[in-house]
Amino acid sequence: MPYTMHNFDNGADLAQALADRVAASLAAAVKARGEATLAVSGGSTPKAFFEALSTRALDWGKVKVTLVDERFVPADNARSNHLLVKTHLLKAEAAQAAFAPLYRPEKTIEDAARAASSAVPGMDRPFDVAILGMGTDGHTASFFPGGDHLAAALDLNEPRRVMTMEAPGAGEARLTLSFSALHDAGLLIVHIEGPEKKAVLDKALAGSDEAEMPIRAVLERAATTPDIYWAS
Ligand SMILES: O=C1O[C@H](COP(=O)(O)O)[C@@H](O)[C@H](O)[C@H]1O
Repeated sequence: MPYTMHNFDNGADLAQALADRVAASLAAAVKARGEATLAVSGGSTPKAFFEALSTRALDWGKVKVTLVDERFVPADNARSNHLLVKTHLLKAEAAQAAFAPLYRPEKTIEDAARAASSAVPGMDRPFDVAILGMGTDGHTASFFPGGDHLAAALDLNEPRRVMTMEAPGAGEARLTLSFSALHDAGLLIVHIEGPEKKAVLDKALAGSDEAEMPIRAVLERAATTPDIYWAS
């Protein structure tokens, strides 16, 4: 199970180090290809990291940002990951970045997933940077235990890049990038904080049942070796 662990004493130090690392990867992509793509997670963990990244000087006008996953709610909903990114990342230096939401105001969530698939940048090639979180149930992105489309979402042969997911622990119906869209990112980060998440990570590393803990797909099968950033 190959991975690289980065441990920090606190979330503030982690946020600065991760912002430096991500900014360097984005800058390298802009230099090499003239543009860079970044897929970020939502939830409560990434706020300080988003704040730090938003201050990093780089050619943000050439950076395209999207979400790893989203609830099927509009951007003014307090639980929207779009709102989180807008509030904490797309400002300061990063205000110039282009943002492509996963949520689309379509009649059905399946229509929204199709619309997002064709509108989200970087879908035809690996993301330069993808940052995953992890829930205490072992979910990552919206790959939830018991999810109705979990097996397909974790299948590396799955052609859809954006999928729908409903699961008992997910609350709202979700839109999620598929594992096939995420696993080969140039830089693949798993960002977790606190002792509870560390215990969940240790449990995930000790087993192999992906249906029980979908994060195991990332830890075991991603083409890119994940870098795990953890603050105690
Ligand atoms: O539902 C979600 O949860 C995970 C973890 O969130 P956190 O609040 O425990 O940090 C997150 O990675 C994912 O993007 C989000 O939709």
